[in-house]
Amino acid sequence: MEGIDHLADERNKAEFDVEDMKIVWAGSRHAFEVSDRIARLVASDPVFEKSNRARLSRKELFKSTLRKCAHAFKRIIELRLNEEEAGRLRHFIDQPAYVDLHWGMFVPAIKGQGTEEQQKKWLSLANKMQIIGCYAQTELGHGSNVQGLETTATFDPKTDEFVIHTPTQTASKWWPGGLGKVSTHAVVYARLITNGKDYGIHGFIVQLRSLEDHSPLPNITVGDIGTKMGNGAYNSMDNGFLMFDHVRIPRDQMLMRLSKVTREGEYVPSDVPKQLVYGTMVYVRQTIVADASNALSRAVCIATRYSAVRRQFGAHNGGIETQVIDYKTQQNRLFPLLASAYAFRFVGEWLKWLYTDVTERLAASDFATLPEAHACTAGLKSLTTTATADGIEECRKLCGGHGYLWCSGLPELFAVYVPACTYEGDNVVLQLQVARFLMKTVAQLGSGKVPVGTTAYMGRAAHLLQCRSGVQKAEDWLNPDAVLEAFEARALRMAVTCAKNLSKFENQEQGFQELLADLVEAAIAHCQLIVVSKFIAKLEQDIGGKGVKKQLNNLCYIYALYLLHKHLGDFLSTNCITPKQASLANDQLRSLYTQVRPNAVALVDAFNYTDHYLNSVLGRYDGNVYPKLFEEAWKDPLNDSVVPDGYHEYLRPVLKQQLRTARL
Ligand SMILES: CC/C=C\C/C=C\C/C=C\C/C=C\C=C\C(=O)SCCNC(=O)CCNC(=O)[C@H](O)C(C)(C)COP(=O)(O)OP(=O)(O)OC[C@H]1O[C@@H](n2cnc3c(N)ncnc32)[C@H](O)[C@@H]1OP(=O)(O)O
Ligand SMILES: Cc1cc2nc3c(=O)[nH]c(=O)nc-3n(C[C@H](O)[C@H](O)[C@H](O)COP(=O)(O)OP(=O)(O)OC[C@H]3O[C@@H](n4cnc5c(N)ncnc54)[C@H](O)[C@@H]3O)c2cc1C
Repeated sequence: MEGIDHLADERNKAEFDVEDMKIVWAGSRHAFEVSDRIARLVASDPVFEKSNRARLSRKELFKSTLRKCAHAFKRIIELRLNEEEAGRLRHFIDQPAYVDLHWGMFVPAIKGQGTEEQQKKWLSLANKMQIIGCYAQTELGHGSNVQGLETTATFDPKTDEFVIHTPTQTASKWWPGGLGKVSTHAVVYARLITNGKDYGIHGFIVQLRSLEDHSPLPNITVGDIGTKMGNGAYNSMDNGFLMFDHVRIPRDQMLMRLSKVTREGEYVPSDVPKQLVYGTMVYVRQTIVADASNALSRAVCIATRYSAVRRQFGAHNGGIETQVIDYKTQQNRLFPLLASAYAFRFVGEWLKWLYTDVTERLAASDFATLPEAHACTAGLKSLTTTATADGIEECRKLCGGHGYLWCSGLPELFAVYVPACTYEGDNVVLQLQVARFLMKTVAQLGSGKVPVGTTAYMGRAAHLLQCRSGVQKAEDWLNPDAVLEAFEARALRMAVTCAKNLSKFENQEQGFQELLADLVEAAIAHCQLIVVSKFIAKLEQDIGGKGVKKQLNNLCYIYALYLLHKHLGDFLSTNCITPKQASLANDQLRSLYTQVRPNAVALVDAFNYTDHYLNSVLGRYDGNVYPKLFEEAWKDPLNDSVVPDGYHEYLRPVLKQQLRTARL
């Protein structure tokens, strides 16, 4: 059966040009060509083989990760890959590693918070990987509460140095990726103390290990925090702990682009918002949103192909059974996830634009859009990672029993992905940041300050607080204005209700704490509106290719109407729609599922994933699932011998009742 495309019939049904959709998914023809070339390069290189990593011990896995990283670096140099190509190479190698933190956080922290001089010195070393860095912020006792970090950096004017110290056990750095066994340096976040005064959290570059023999420098205790969830999975990463015992660093290793300490020990505050010290987190949250569509689309690709291969029930007179993808229940679970993958792709593109825009404004000392950028990156990071983690797990269930096998690719994908709901900010804590932003915006309504950007809809409060949806028939739910109005009215009404309830409290902070759960729901409603509106905006762009726009249109309204159905309580209780309109939305949703069905396999083909990247027997391009499941089973170490190890010691005595005889 090798060489046969078991999904050929599915592919022949497609009503659009997959090659054109590949370009839309990638973002541009150039991006597609780079991704395609690099994905094939990785897939064809035996060093990047990953099919056996669940069977490796932690030490073997870690060593093989070091090998892959070193080989990748060698290939980047040999092939003279540029930054974009090198990034794609790391992406397709698909193994969490210290390099993610080096390139993803250490380098951006220095770029964002270092002076020009500091950038020149440290980036030239980091870019050549002559030093390897990590981002050491979280402590054993404090993660979400950054202001509560305990590590101190006390200026000593006698020697012109900072003394970095871990005063308590809870002050130990705990979690930074790459710290445990690899990093030679770290950007350490600590409380800056000078002239006896605490000036809060600042970043410092600290060398941790010798560049000669890799041993920890004096007065530094460092190690790995231990095995994490799942076989293989995130265990290729050396998340670490770190303690300092009065470690001295030169004054110029404080990242001083924002605020400074002079030779005399005077603290010179920043003339820009102090929150810019959190800038690296804003940057990374934006990249995490872009990455959500990768992880979700991967799971959806596996579940969609397998749902087309898998057949259950429905056979008459010995005929073939029904493909499980034809069951409406399967479609109702799968197609919204397919639509979400596309939705997150486009909101990720938009967020990248927003981030670039705010960065340019900050460079020109325009800080006006910083709060919105913070709210959008925090809220969308939270929304997309929660939906993606849940979506991967749903895809596992969509694949029935075989989804639970490691070789389906889904258990490992879930275990690698699910911490995204926690790192770079716990998802609830982040939505509360959005809620604070919304409460401020609502409070300013009527003050003459016109809300802009993603809160512009709040400026139409007079209409949105009293409007009723005009939907009269199912097709009306394909009208972008009808959909947007319903989502805007729901988001605004939920925010305004929270604000009204808050105003009943004398102490606003106490009220905020009391209403936390409602505030999170209001924030989620606002973020869902952003995703829906950016998908609709994408449809307004000039999108070419046979049938492509039609498919995107279907997916956009599946995304929106599925959310409407899922959060029906919100829409009904805020009187944005009637039960009859909700029912019409469901009718429309079912009709959209029918339209997507013949295109489903082609829509996941458009992700252009290689079998190497998917690493899934169920998601194979050719759909040749069953023989490959057997092949994988035979490879399992338990099948190395017919009679298992331990038979003579522990099985035979039971079977022969020798244990019972001995006791009697
Ligand atoms: C291979 C994978 C591919 C792609 C992904 C790439 C990389 C990721 C890969 C792997 C992940 C590995 C690494 C993970 C790393 C980490 O986890 S690093 C640690 C991250 N830690 C956090 O995120 C901590 C979360 N906590 C916070 O961010 C803050 O403490 C807070 C919750 C926001 C609260 O801040 P604070 O205590 O200061 O309190 P407030 O009083 O609420 O805020 C004060 C004002 O500041 C504004 N604010 C807060 N944060 C920001 C910000 N980031 N930017 C701008 N402004 C900010 C806030 O709105 C308040 O404003 P005000 O109301 O006007 O006063
Ligand atoms: C795989 C992984 C990699 C990581 N990599 C790094 C790294 O490279 N560098 C680094 O510095 N850190 C890293 N971290 C740490 C990560 O950033 C923190 O774990 C994260 O910020 C959450 O903080 P926490 O662990 O303190 O959670 P906690 O804040 O203790 O959360 C526990 C619970 O309390 C709730 N909660 C907390 N505060 C509030 C509140 N104000 N209101 C309501 N509920 C609240 C949360 O919702 C959650 O349910 C990593 C973590 C993981 C899991």
